[in-house]
Amino acid sequence: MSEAQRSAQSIFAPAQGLANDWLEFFNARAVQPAAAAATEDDVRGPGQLDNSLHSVLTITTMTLATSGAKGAAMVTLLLVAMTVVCVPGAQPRSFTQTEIAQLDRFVMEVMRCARIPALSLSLVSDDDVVYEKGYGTANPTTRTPTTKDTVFCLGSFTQSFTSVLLADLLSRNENKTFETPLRDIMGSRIHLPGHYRADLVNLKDILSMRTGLSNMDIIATAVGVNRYRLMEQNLRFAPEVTSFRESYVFNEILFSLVEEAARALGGNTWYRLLRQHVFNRLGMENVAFVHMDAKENNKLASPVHSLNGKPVQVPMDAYKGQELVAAASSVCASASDMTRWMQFILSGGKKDDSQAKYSLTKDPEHFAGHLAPRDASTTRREEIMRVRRLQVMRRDVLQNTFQPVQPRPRGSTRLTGFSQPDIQVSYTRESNRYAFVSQEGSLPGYESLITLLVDRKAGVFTAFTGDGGARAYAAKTLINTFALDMLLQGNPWVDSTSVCHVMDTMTDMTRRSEPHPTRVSAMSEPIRPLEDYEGTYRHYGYGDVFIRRNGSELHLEYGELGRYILTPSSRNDTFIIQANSGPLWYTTNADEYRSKGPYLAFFDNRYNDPERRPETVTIPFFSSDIAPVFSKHPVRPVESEQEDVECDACANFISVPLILTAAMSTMVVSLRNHCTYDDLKKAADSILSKTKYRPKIGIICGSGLGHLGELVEDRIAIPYKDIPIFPISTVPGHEGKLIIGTLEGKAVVLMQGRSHTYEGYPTQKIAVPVRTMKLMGVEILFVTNAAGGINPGYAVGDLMIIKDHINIAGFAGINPLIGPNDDRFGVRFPPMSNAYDIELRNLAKKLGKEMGFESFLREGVYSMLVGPNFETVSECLLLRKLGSDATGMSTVPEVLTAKHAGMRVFGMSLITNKVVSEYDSEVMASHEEVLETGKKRSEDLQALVSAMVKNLKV
Ligand SMILES: O=P(O)(O)O[C@H]1O[C@H](CO)[C@@H](O)[C@H]1O
Ligand code: HPA
Repeated sequence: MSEAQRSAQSIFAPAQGLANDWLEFFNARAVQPAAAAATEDDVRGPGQLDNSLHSVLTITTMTLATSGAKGAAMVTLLLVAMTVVCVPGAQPRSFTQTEIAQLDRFVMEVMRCARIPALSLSLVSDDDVVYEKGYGTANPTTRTPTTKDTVFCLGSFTQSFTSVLLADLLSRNENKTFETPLRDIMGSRIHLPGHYRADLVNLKDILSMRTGLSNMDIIATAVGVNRYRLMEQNLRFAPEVTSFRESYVFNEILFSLVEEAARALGGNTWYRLLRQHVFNRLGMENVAFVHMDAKENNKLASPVHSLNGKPVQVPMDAYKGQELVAAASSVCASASDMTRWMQFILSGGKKDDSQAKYSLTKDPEHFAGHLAPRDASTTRREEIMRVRRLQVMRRDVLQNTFQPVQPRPRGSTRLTGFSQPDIQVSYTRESNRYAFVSQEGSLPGYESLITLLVDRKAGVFTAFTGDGGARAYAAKTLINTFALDMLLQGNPWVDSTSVCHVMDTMTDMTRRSEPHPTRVSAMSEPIRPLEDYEGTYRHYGYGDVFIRRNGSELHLEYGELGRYILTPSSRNDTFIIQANSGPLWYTTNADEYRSKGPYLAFFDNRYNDPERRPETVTIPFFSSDIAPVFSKHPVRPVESEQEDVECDACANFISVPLILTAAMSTMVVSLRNHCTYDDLKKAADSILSKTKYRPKIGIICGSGLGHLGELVEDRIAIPYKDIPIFPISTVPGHEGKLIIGTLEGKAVVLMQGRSHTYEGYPTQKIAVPVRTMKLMGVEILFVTNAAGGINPGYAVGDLMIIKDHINIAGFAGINPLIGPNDDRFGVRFPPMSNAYDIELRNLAKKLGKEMGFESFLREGVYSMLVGPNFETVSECLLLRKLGSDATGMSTVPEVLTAKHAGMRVFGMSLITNKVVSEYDSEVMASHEEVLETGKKRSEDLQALVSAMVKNLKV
């Protein structure tokens, strides 16, 4: 050992000894390391460790600072990313005996320090199996050694199988994709909270966890809720953590919907389809499902957890509840199965079939597309024809599962990759060198991690039994990292002499990054009699918890399995929860869980009055994000209604019922009113295909102001009714034609007439023409309107350059940008402080002056009310107080949409009438007057707009 190695090693404290019970597990270990000993030079050592570890830990710290509870997973991913990219130009290959010994030693050292009873490993390179091995004892009772065929339950890794199954099912179905709304696949109503979600949610949203709904998985483990009840009753009350499609929010319970979708697409249960379409095809022979047949599988490694430092077997009954989240977490498989899976993924849908013998006559499907042209010499070999690589799934089908939800910003230091994971294996990162795919899984008693370097066709799979948590993350990460480095002939920066110390460091760092547990200590007496806490407490999403006194103890019951004792604590009305019996003991008792601090239940009453009995109980450990509050007198949350009317994504007319209550305003809009980017692009392309012009200037003409269209030369006019996604104008004075040609020599696209919210269009629909213009290439938008003059200094016929607007409609929740944000148009939160471009306003003033318009050219603030009624006197007075100079019923949605999409905007109002601002006035506003003024004064407006167009440098 070199001096550098020695000193680097001394940085770390010695590994801790193992408790006797755990040693027993290891004594029963059947598989010993390969005999060949490694030389000192083979052991890559702490010499390199120092620098690499330093950089890893620096990044780790950064990650933890920003990542919160998901820290451990990110550490894992970053570590793998860090280490696998440092291998320059190495070639995958098989291992020498020395290397095998080195790897074995490393794995067993990790097992020793992480107290892992059974572990399986599989390595694949260039589609070939490099190494498959089991270590330790799979079953301490029968002392069965672990082999490559020992079965481990994989937890969340199941999602990868589900994604591939769905890709395959969808490829057999012409009209359905990952983006088809689920309700169009399942043909039934989906009940989810929030506007739009139920209408829009698709497989991609659920698989990539972008629904924004809180994870209610506890339901699956504890309550005897069946799928029907879950879908009909509970899910609609799932708490919302973020808005729909805003960011990654871990949620597995929604995979119950995915299972139903698979059934609808494949006509069979999810698990049968999975066997049929994936496992059987790949020859994954040892697969079992944790809640069904795993316990009868004699190859299953016993799940083990530690309780008070001793290994305890997790009873298989504990997994009963996995049924509801089966598609997310129930598959168990062996390392040899996972070798096949890795080969399948890395080869783009092929299976290694070199060992199999098929008959051409009996198994023709095995040879489809694989046979050389037949001639006399091939016929004799047909009976034993071997096809080494068999394409079992089309490459493009498989690739669908790797499509990222959103492209990640290049060079971004933000970890958006983790909050917007890819569908299939959840996390894909483009490293400097290799595309990197990784997914880990955990269930009580089981851990797994798969890491694939897709470009290098190299992959490693590790699964083991034992405690989860930070140490398990570190253990599986380090094994995969080490194995990949070896496989690619890199320099592993950690070896068997240092790995335990590294693991300790990583574990500590992860734990430190986790929220600090609340400090409470157990007390013998609560502050009030136990009877005061008794009762049934309800949550509409989670169901009921029952609190009962049992002798001197207080018990909490939740569903079929959840039986907990509540111990009074040093904090008033706060109890420590511990599972007392039954298969769910691990949820609060196991060492891994307890290390996070005591699990608490907080009782409270709405008056915060110690004299009154508690009415609610909050149980944070039921959820990883929003602590559910169960109440004795629950208030049913307001549900957002979904429209029953079936109408197309871009239907032309949809009613907008508006429910306003004192507490909240709820706009009931079917999100199918939202046109997708693709719909809009299609419309834009189709319009452009009809003209040679590529306008950069767009103009929207207000009431009675459409004559500007007549000045457009060499024009074509397309009625809105011929552009299927456009809303049709229904108001007199709005022709409803899209005109394309030139104005003052500049290519323009001009809307002769617009649509308004008061016509019954959801305001999102008003955005459609503007977005279409954007996709046609428009950069500057002119909006004109007829407006009532509020400013007492204004006269009928004045022209008002719009300086700014007040979105009164927006105050009532009417805004075209409401709903999922498509980043291709613009950002979620667009600024509006320079809504009306200052340069364009200055240009208008300059030109207006030159044209002699000074006496009637104004600049002021426009406010939009929805209409269709004209304002009351009091409303006019209010608008005046707010700073409005003119008012109308349009323009603002268009401007918001244009600014969101990055366009420059110029707005101008023709003051067609003066608003009525005296209570005893007999004057009445009318649309006739509006149109009449338009007729008289629109020429000036047209002249000014034309002059501006002429002067623009586009
Ligand atoms: O805003 P534009 O479409 O110009 O029309 C204005 O005139 C109509 C009322 O007379 C309303 O539609 C109002 O918004
Ligand atoms: N009020 C609202 N909208 C209008 C008016 C008005 O007075 N005139 C033209 N559009």
